[in-house]
Amino acid sequence: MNTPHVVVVMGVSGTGKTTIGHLLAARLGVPYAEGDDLHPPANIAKMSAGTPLTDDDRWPWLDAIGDWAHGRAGLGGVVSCSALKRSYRDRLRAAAPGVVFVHLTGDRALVEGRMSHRQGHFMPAALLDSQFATLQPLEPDEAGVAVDVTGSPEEISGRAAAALDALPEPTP
Ligand SMILES: Nc1ncnc2c1ncn2[C@@H]1O[C@H](COP(=O)(O)OP(=O)(O)OP(=O)(O)O)[C@@H](O)[C@H]1O
Ligand SMILES: O=C(O)[C@H](O)[C@@H](O)[C@H](O)[C@H](O)CO
Repeated sequence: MNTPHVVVVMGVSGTGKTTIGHLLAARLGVPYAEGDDLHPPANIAKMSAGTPLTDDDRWPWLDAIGDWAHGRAGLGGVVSCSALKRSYRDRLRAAAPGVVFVHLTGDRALVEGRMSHRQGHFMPAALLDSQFATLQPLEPDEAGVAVDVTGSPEEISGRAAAALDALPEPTP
């Protein structure tokens, strides 16, 4: 691979996007951006109160993530974003055409267990039902890989890096 990938680490809340995203960025030698930091404050307030976001809540957030990804085109970068629906990923691809996705996949019990041990995060585990209900996995025509989240963060980020390495060159 010559052109560095711009990677969106996607998946439901608690799958490890932040944890794996940091490690993957370090492996690839590119910057990491935390998608949660790009939410409008109203979205954080809504999720903290246990209310799922709507599409209209998510568009401005997706656009902020798309802007960041666009700015890293040709340079490489990793950003976390749940990117649960195909239409959200279409929006990101429209902003940053070469973007590739790493979908972190795990069953509900595993994810809920990890979330229940997490301290000081605004996202309540009660929102997991709506996260899984909203999730539309990557389709065959979408550039990206699915990576299972069993095992240690080092193992998962290693699997993600290897899977990305096997992808064809990104088209800018
Ligand atoms: N492979 C792993 N093994 C054990 N614990 C993990 C692993 N990956 C992540 N965790 C832990 O699980 C919790 C959720 O991980 P993390 O915050 O990275 O997920 P996230 O997808 O970014 O969540 P959110 O979307 O809600 O911000 C954290 O407490 C994290 O330390
Ligand atoms: O799309 C959404 O419902 C949300 O934006 C969330 O998924 C969060 O950003 C994050 O995953 C929680 O920390």
